[in-house]
Amino acid sequence: MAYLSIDKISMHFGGLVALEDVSIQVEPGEIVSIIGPNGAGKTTLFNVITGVYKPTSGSIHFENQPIHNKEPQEIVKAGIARTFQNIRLCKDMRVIENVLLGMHTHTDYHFWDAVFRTKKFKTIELEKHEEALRILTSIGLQDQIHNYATNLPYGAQRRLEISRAIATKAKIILLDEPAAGMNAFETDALLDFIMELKIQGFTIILIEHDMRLVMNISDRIYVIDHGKKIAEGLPKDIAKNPRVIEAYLGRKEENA
Ligand SMILES: Nc1ncnc2c1ncn2[C@@H]1O[C@H](COP(=O)(O)OP(=O)(O)OP(=O)(O)O)[C@@H](O)[C@H]1O
Repeated sequence: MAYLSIDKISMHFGGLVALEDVSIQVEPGEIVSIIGPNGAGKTTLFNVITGVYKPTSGSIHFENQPIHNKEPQEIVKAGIARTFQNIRLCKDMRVIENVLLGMHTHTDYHFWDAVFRTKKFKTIELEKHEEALRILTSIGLQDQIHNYATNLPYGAQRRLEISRAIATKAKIILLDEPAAGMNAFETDALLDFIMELKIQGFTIILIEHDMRLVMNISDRIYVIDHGKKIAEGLPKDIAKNPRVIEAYLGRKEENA
């Protein structure tokens, strides 16, 4: 079984079929992109993987364990974290505090340790700060730790959101349209940054509309249209797949 194995997932909202029998396999260290026209079902798939929605049918296994029946917090603990289409940071909190929030799921002291500020509490808090600093340094935000998240430029806010995902001890990071709202320069920096995450050993699943980014960065691509998987393969093959081209062009005409 694959590292992350998504098997015949369907997701129905009443009569609306958002996903139908979608199967996706991801291996450790891969960058796998999920593309498709607006409303294809991509974000719904992320919501199913992360436990926000329970699938109508199908199964998801991560490291051979079923996760489709687990709560979002349990899935984060298992090692899958995500970012959102619209950046979700605590903007009035400092950069380092946002990263510390991500560590919450793994905090190992009890309520009374915190109340009495026991030695255990102080040791763990110190370790958390050191780890947050290490993550922020690896992500190039070490000079911003005391700045408020809201003051960071857009690209840096995206990186901070990813830092928070890393802080959960994630092994797989799901990125939902990270290049949205970025100019070409910022998108290039993002591409380098995602490649760096891969080198550090993270597995990445990417939803993205920026085809230049997708084609340059992906090991493999899955294409979803109207809730169904219509293609999968290497970027060079996806780029010339007639079904994929039709799905995009057809939708463009619908929107015109
Ligand atoms: N909670 C929900 N209740 C009802 N319908 C939903 C819900 N979430 C998603 N949908 C519907 O499921 C379909 C797929 O939506 P989804 O957001 O997954 O598409 P997408 O591929 O991520 O689109 P985009 O690229 O525009 O973000 C849409 O028709 C959407 O309206």
